[in-house]
Amino acid sequence: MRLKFTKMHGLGNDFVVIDAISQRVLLDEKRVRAIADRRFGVGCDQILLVEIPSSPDVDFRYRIFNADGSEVENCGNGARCFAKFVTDRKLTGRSSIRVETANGKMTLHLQNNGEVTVDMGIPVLNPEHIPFTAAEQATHYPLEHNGIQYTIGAVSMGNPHAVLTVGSTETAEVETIGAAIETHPRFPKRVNVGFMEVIHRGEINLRVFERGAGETLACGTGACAAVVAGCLQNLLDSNVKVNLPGGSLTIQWQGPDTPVLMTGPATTVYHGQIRL
Ligand SMILES: N[C@H](CCC[C@H](N)C(=O)O)C(=O)O
Repeated sequence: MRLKFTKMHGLGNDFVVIDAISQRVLLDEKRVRAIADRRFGVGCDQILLVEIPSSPDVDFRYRIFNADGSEVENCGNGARCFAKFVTDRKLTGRSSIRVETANGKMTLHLQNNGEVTVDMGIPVLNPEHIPFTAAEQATHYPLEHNGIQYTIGAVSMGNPHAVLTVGSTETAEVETIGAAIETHPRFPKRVNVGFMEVIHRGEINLRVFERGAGETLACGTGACAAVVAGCLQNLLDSNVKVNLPGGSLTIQWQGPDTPVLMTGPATTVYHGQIRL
C-alpha cells in the first residue's frame, strides 16, 4: 500500500497526518508502529487519520494513534495540526471547524496569526470516568509505587492524565517516574504523566511522559490537564502560560463544568509518501 502523508508538529510533538478521504487507508497496529518508527519508518509521536465524518453536524472525523500502535481518544497538539492540514489542503474554507474524535466533538478556531484555538471540552474529574481507581473524587490523590509515595492530580481530557507538582522540571525524573506511573494498576487504561513546576499563578513549566509514546516535546491535553489540576489545587489562576520543552501554549479554564481552551501553533514540515 502506497500512502501519501504530511509530516507536522505542534511545538515539537510530531505527527504523520494521513488523508483517508482522498486515499484508501488500511491501518493496523503493526503498520502504525512501522510508520512511527524513527529508524525504519517516517518517525512520529502520533499518527492522525483524517476521515469523512460519521455525523452531519461535524466537518471531519480524525483518529489518533500513538507510536506504540494504541488508538486514543484525544490529542491537543494534533487538533491544531489537523486544523492547519484540512485548511491548507482546502478540504474546508471555514475558520471554525467542527471535528469529532473518539472522545466526542470539538471546535477548532483558526486565528489570523496562524495559531489555532481549540475548545478541548469540559475536563472529567470523576475518577471512575478518567479512569482511575480512587475511593472518591479529590483535588489530589496519594499514589504509591515501589514503596515511594507520590501525590498526583488526576484529570481526563478525553484521555487520562496524572499530574505531579515538582520543584523543577529540569531535575524531575520524568523517564523513570513517568514510565512507572504510566502503567500503574490504578490506571486501567494506562495514563499520560505530567510534571508541573509552578512559576507563578499565571505560568508553569511542564514536561509530559505520554502514554504510548514516552516523553514528548509538548503535550496539548497534558497542558490542559496540568492547568486543571493546578487550578483545583488553588495553585493557578484561569489564564496560564504553559512552557513545554518544545515551546509555550496558552491554556484558559474558568473552573469545573466549563471547557478548557488551548491556543498554540501548528507547523507543516514536509509532504511525503511511504510504501507499506
Ligand atoms: N499520548 C496521548 C495521546 C496524544 C496526546 C498528546 N500528543 C497531545 O498533544 O494531547 C494518550 O495516549 O492519551
